Amino acid sequence: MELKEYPDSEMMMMDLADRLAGELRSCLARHDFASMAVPGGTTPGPVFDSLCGTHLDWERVHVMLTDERWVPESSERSNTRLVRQRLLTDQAAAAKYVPLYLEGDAPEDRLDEIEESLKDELPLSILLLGMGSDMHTASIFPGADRLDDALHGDRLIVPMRAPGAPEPRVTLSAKVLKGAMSTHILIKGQDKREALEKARHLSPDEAPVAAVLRDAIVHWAES
Ligand SMILES: O=C(O)[C@H](O)[C@@H](O)[C@H](O)[C@H](O)COP(=O)(O)O
Repeated sequence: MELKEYPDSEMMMMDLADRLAGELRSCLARHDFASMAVPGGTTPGPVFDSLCGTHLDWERVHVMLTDERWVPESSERSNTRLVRQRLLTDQAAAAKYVPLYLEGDAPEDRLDEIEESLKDELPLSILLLGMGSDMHTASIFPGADRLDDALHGDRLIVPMRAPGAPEPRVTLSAKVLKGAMSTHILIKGQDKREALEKARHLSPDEAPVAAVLRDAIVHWAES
């Protein structure tokens, strides 16, 4: 793991957006397309705001989420809504979006279709993850009902229900996350820094983020 500390979150967001743009460019120079998975939640918005205005061949960029809450796009809780509003806009409006949510009562109803659509996107060229102070990443939560499948199973995508998550979720599995060509984790605040230090000494079963730490660059700013 590499830890990159920034003087403030504004610099972190700009620097990370530049870095992701550089990685996308170099990937597109070598491959037909680049696949990039990004988190939802409250932290990554400013990275999206900066990245979406970057000039690159967005038509060959495939964007997906690392995890999604099982709610329609009209919900404030939808990560798709966040990505559409803040990343898939401006220059990046030309990117292809690969959804993890399809209309349906429960993730299980549409899981096979979602998994099928992911197959051609792997391995991920670029993975950007968030982390909670409970050490979850994507929607792989400690104590979740299908934690074992998500960490150790063969599926690409796993439905999740967890005490810390108000609605059912779907998450890319650890197998997919660990296969990414480049992994960045974006965290802010002292509580998450402490959670990160703790996770470094725990197993993924106790601290799911530990599953992806080895090859990751962690970007941190206190505020
Ligand atoms: O849907 C989600 O909530 C995310 O994809 C999730 O994995 C997120 O990255 C962490 O929970 C951190 O969330 P914050 O950035 O809001 O702290």
